[in-house]
Amino acid sequence: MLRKYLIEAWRALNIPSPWLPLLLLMPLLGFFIKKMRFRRDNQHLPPGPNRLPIIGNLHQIGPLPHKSMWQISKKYGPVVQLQLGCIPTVLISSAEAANEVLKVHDLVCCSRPQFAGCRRLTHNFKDVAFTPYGDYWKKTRKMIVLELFSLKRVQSFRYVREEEVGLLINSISDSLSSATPINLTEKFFDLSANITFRTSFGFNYHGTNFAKNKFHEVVHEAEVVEGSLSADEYFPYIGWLIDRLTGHHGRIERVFLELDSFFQHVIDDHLKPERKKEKEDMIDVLLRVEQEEAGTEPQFTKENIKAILLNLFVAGVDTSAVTVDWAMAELAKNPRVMKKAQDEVRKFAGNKGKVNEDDIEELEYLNMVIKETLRLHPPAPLLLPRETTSHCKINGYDINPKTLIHVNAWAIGRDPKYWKDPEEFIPERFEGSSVDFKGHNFEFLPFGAGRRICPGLRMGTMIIQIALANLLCCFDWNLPCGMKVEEMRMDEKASESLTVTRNEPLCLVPVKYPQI
Ligand code: HEM
Repeated sequence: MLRKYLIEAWRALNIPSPWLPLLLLMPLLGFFIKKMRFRRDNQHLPPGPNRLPIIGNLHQIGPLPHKSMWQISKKYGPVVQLQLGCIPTVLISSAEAANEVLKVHDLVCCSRPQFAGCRRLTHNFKDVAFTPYGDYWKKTRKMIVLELFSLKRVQSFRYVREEEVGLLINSISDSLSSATPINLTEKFFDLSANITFRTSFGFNYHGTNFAKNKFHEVVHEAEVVEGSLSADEYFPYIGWLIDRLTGHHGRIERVFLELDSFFQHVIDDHLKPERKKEKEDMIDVLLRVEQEEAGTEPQFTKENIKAILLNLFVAGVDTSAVTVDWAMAELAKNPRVMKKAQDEVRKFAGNKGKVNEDDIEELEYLNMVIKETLRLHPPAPLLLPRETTSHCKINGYDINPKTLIHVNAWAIGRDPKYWKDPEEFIPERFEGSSVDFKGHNFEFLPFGAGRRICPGLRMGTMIIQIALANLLCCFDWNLPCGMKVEEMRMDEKASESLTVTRNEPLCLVPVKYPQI
């Protein structure tokens, strides 16, 4: 009867048939929208600034997002809700709130947002760093922790680190006679890139088809693509057009093609039967995993290998280089600390004239200098973005599923609640303190914490320790002629990249330490 009535009514309305189901669904849709609004209105969401239509709070984020976010947090508190275009975003800027996100609710907060740039560069999330939480991430993360980042593997590359630091020291010694400032920023990038190249591919990057500056440029571009969102993410219906007009889409494609063809080339070389395998490098390990995993689901293929290699380069090269750069800049600005660190290192080096990895753990003051550098200048100030998989409560506020979370490690490291004179560079603050960066102290998070904590922590710190120790052991360091310590600038460079570097390259004049 009802059916007949509906058909009659339908004929009377004379509406083309495809609309019928929609019309019937309207009341249902209205009911769900009402229910969602009711839920949202009854939620205790974090406070935050007013939003503009369409762009939300995007206009309040400046060229150094961690600093803009810090200003916003100072006004609204340690848990703040923003709307970036159409993306609900929560800022975390206290150790207590970070503890809730990275420990108490780590399981809910440990996914990653699926942004277009990352999707393309990682062959549709076949990597570890940008892949959303799930079975694939769990399996691959376990594999890389056991195979690529184990203590044994990291130690097996000791000779690479020591040789490359030796080459750096020699190249600085070669330029001593001119007594002119040398660009240390460039040298630190070279060092870190060479170590990553040799551990990943078995060869140094000089002499590859990547010219020196070109490689730097491609790594930087990859970081930018992975660190910045496309307009399509902020504004889903028109964003794709903006991305094409601004060239963002083309930029992603260019970086993808350059890195992909390079990685493919190196993999092909590793597969040549005539290749002599002296020591197992990262590609050898990943190719072995590919063979062992053959026939299992999901398949581990060359695309996974390339995506993981990309992680090693994007997450590993700049982070270590930038830390050595900031450390040397802080030491040049604080001659008292420089002298104390040099005295310690030289005492240990004795007649050897250099520091090797056996000495490193004994160098207490040097390790405090590194901690203090990472407190003031965490290379990834907002860690890597996280996304919630379901609802949770942080500091009593409701956080909805699919919310982007930024943990502001930079702001937490400068919070006067945990750090006395937070803006000062005082390594002694770590003396006799158990505070470390291994993910247990939420006031100090340069490597993140929880399930997603940086797996390259050991590898990264070893590069920083051995480089810094030898730079301090072999040379005294002067500011360029005429420059006073007070004039040294420590500004950060505005960039869309995930890592924050100094605004100007670090140029210092080396003087050979006479007794060595
Ligand atoms: C000073 C050196 C380094 C710093 C400060 C650093 C910092 C970080 C941070 C903050 C994260 C995000 C953690 C989170 O979401 O909670 C991360 C993730 C990661 N890092 Fe590092 N990193 C460094 C060196 C390295 C190195 C040398 C490698 C590899 C060669 C590496 C590989 C990775 C990978 C693969 C991830 C993603 C982990 C995941 O999502 O499961 N990092 N790193």
